[in-house]
Amino acid sequence: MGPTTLSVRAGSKSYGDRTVLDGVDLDLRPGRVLVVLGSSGSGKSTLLRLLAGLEEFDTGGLDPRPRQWPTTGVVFQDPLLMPWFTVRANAELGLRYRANRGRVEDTAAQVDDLLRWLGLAELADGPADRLSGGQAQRVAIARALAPAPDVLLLDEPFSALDPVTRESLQERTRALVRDTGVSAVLVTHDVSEAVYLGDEITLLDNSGRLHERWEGQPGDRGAAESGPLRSQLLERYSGILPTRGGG
Ligand SMILES: Nc1ncnc2c1ncn2[C@@H]1O[C@H](COP(=O)(O)OP(=O)(O)OP(=O)(O)O)[C@@H](O)[C@H]1O
Repeated sequence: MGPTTLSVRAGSKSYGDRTVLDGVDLDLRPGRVLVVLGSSGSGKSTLLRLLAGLEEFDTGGLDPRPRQWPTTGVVFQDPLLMPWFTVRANAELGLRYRANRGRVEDTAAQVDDLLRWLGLAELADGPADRLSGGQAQRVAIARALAPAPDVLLLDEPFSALDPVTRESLQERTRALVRDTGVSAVLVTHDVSEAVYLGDEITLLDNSGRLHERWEGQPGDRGAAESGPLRSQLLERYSGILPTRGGG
């Protein structure tokens, strides 16, 4: 299966008496997208915070325990840009922080490459507050990738976009993961998105358990909209969702 960037073994996390993650195992690999499909409140964002090292697992966790936490870039549903900065200055935010610690050289060239890949070169010197939703989210992706993180964490980054913009950004993201070799984790509740982007797909239920691993069919829009994997996932997904009315 190739090398892993990061592995979690038996990772569990609770808040009070609510078990959010229960014995989670996962492996991230370079240039691949792992999709975690789960309903609202199932613990998807909690999992990403744990992978980013912003919180700690109660038991289990990163295995083997690294001397240094893998570097991560995060893209949220909201691009969270600095409106008074230019597009380029927004994309450089993470680099400035790291460069101040003397770890990144030649930042301008890296950011220019990313902006070009994301179709933002002509907007680079303009203000960030005049961007469309899709353009702003592309800047957020550039900002996350600029420091060349080991792991790219995607927290429903496309769900606020219109369908056409969403599809185009899904395609660009897939290409960027391949080209940069970053290990990506996408959390989503959208089954079509999971099939389109996932090299591997897993389901998170509301008791915090991860279910089967499915080998994905990434890059196939037809399969994402109406293929057999989508049908299998939908059936399994509806089977693990909580019954309404607590029954
Ligand atoms: N810091 C916290 N303290 C207490 N409870 C928390 C905390 N963070 C998350 N939770 C609870 O953990 C559960 C999972 O939350 P999380 O935000 O990870 O879900 P999610 O799958 O990302 O949901 P959504 O798709 O709605 O964003 C929820 O019941 C939430 O209330």
